[in-house]
Amino acid sequence: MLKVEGIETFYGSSQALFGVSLQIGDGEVVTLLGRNGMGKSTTVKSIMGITPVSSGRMSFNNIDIHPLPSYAIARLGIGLVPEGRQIFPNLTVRENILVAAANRGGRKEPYTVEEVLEIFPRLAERLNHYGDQLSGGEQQMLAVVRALMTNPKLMILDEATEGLAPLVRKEIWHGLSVLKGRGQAILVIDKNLDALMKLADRHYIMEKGQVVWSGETAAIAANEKLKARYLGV
Ligand SMILES: Nc1ncnc2c1ncn2[C@@H]1O[C@H](COP(=O)(O)OP(=O)(O)OP(=O)(O)O)[C@@H](O)[C@H]1O
Repeated sequence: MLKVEGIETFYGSSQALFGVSLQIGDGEVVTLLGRNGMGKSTTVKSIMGITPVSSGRMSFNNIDIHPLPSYAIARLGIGLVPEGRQIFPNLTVRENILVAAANRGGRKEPYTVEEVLEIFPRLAERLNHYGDQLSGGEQQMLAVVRALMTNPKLMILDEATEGLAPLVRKEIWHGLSVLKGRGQAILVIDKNLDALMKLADRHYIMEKGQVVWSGETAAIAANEKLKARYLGV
């Protein structure tokens, strides 16, 4: 589905990515792990065409996405839940959900408001509240729901549970596991290793702008050295 091959990305003259490669297959849940500043967000921004990639190849369902503009990449069916919630503060929850609706993934039965609220029920109680009346956790959940309403073939979450209360975080993880059960492909960046280990199939560990390890969940769980060296656990 997503194929990234040897991408290099710079901020001005400073190189952030040094030949990053990764793949995500249909229905897979994959993580990008690593300490702060190792290039995870830059990888996501590069995939989404937000930060320009200087060399390498990227394709999504065999369509070259480098160097397409971000909106065109999103339209192909990649839904990003960015760091920092980007919801409309002066629209209600329902309006926020509805304005995001688009069947980019070409699903036979695109998501409805009712369906997404079944997966993230907390928002059902807040439908008529304005975006800026929501708690941080609810806003983040709304950002996830908005991405889902675009019916993405691949959903990307960059630190979507950062700074949230444990209960809301748990609800987001639960929602993501429901989506996984329905075959949703997801790329997730998060600091909550325990939750990721339960959810994800495969992982890529980044250090200093490179992928230094990749493998399945069981291989990380069993490898204390790996966790200590790259993940600070
Ligand atoms: N807008 C920017 N301008 C210049 N340098 C940047 C910019 N964004 C990130 N960098 C640098 O690129 C490198 C990779 O950062 P990136 O944000 O991708 O890391 P990360 O692994 O996502 O970490 P974090 O979890 O802290 O966001 C870091 O050295 C960072 O300082």
